[in-house]
Amino acid sequence: QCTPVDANKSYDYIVIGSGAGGIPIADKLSEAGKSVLLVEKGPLSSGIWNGTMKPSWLEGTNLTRFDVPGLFNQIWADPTGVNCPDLDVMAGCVLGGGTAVNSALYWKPHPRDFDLSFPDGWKNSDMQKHVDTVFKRIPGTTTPSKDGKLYLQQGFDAVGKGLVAGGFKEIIPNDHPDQKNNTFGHSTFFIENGERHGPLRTYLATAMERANFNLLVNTNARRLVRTGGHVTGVELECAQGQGRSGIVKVTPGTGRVIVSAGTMGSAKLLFRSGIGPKDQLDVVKGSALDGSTMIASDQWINLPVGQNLNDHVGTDIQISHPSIVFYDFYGAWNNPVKADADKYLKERSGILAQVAPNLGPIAWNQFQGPDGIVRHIQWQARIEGRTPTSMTITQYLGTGTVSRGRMTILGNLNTRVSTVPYLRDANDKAVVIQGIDYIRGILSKVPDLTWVVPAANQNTTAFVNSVPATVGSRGSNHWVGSCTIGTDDGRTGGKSVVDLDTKVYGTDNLFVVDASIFPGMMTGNPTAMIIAVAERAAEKILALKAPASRSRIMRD
Ligand SMILES: Cc1cc2nc3c(=O)[nH]c(=O)nc-3n(C[C@H](O)[C@H](O)[C@H](O)COP(=O)(O)OP(=O)(O)OC[C@H]3O[C@@H](n4cnc5c(N)ncnc54)[C@H](O)[C@@H]3O)c2cc1C
Repeated sequence: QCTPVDANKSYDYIVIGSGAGGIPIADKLSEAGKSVLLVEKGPLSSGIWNGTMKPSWLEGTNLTRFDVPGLFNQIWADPTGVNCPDLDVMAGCVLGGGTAVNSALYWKPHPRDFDLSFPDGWKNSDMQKHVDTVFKRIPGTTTPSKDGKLYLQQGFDAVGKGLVAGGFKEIIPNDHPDQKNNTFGHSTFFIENGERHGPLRTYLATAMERANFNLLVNTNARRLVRTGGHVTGVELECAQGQGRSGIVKVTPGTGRVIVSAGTMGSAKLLFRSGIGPKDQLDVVKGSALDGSTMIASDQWINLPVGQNLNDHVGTDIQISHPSIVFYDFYGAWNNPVKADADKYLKERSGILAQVAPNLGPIAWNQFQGPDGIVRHIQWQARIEGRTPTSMTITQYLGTGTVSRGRMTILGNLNTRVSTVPYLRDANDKAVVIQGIDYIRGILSKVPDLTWVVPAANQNTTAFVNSVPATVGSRGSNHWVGSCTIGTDDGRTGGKSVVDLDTKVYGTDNLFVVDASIFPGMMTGNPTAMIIAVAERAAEKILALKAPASRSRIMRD
């Protein structure tokens, strides 16, 4: 059912998007006593918030596909109603955003993840207290099954032994976030009691208890309503035939809007609101959907939204080892092994409490490129491949990458990655080759291991060159950067879209808080780091004085 918003109500803060950035910041702002409206375009997800999407064997329980770790891979089998159909990359458009659909891998950031690319005020020393807060609320675990056991670890053991023989040290990764050099460990997940945990179970739970916190789902933010650099409200429209429509206002004078719609979604919303490079705003102006209602061109704010785009550069290798045991997590959707389903339903234990497709080990190293920049590499293994004894290991090139891409908007208002960020720089490529060469050398010594990809006799450079630089072949779903934070104001030739308070340049009450503000790549999967950034942003935003108009109102 689609109903109009209450035109008489206004909010101190309207937060758009309920992902890794949006839920935590909405919680923090409501904790500070502000009235908050969190707007999410997708439907309910987790069972604890009355989500309903589930296979038949979960009927009669309060669990959904989003809660059961063994079903997380289902997004690749059938993303209908879960992914964002307006994007050309995979992302979750449900309550919780990526934190509802992702693999729940969860890492404390390496100090360099902040120190190398984030601006002053956002360095590791500034962020540490926020990281600590995040890990107090969401500790994470290396043993997701409630009984504390790890299941089907043959792949971990075979590769782990090889890594140790090759000089790697086994660690508990989040006990040593700064040790990302020749180390490996078990995957760490935001799972608790065998179910997906994370922001949906923590930040959203505390926010929901407050009378000053309000949540709308199935409601799309179409555009920001603004006069010059001041946003007065947000135009909403129903999604999936449900939700709310109409203009919802921020508190006159003092209200603020936080855009947390993800790296693609936040950029898209800014484009539709007349904020971005002229070529993109011209596309929106020329569109059938927005052309007649778009803000006048003399109000456009020219910022490099959509540029500085980045993602981990993925390179998949595949090995086979006779000890490896494949588990059919895909089959568990319709036809789970009865004993495994029972164990999960009764005890939240067993293989289905482990994230599909049995992720781990995760290993790290650092390599210096020919340009002198040290780059971080993460190898992430999973039991899946061409044969039942195969393991795929994705090599992520992270902190230190210099290649960047761009996302843009199309006439139908879908977005696309128009310049892929992968390996545009020769130094990035040199390190990818170095990393693959290194791990091949180590794993080749594992007894009985055979190479599936690349073939044992294929030269590493030729192999790396053979993997296309496309989202399909190299994408990692870790998009960052379209609304970069920094002091170099993008209106005057810099690359930054938001200032050090996460405020959009040229505006006085509009902020962006999500992965899109990351200036560069991080070492590991980004969720924990995004939540820490949201914690920091909440502190910064709450400390900001109200815009000048508010001071005038108060004096008059
Ligand atoms: C399949 C997959 C697996 C992943 N695995 C991992 C992992 O294991 N570990 C990890 O750390 N990271 C993982 N990631 C990445 C991680 O989930 C994302 O980096 C993170 O969720 C991004 O946070 P965000 O707040 O920027 O955006 P998101 O979490 O994407 O949230 C954006 C939200 O905004 C909503 N939205 C967008 N536009 C609008 C609008 N106009 N109006 C209203 N709402 C809107 C969306 O529906 C969405 O809910 C994975 C991602 C995917 C897709």
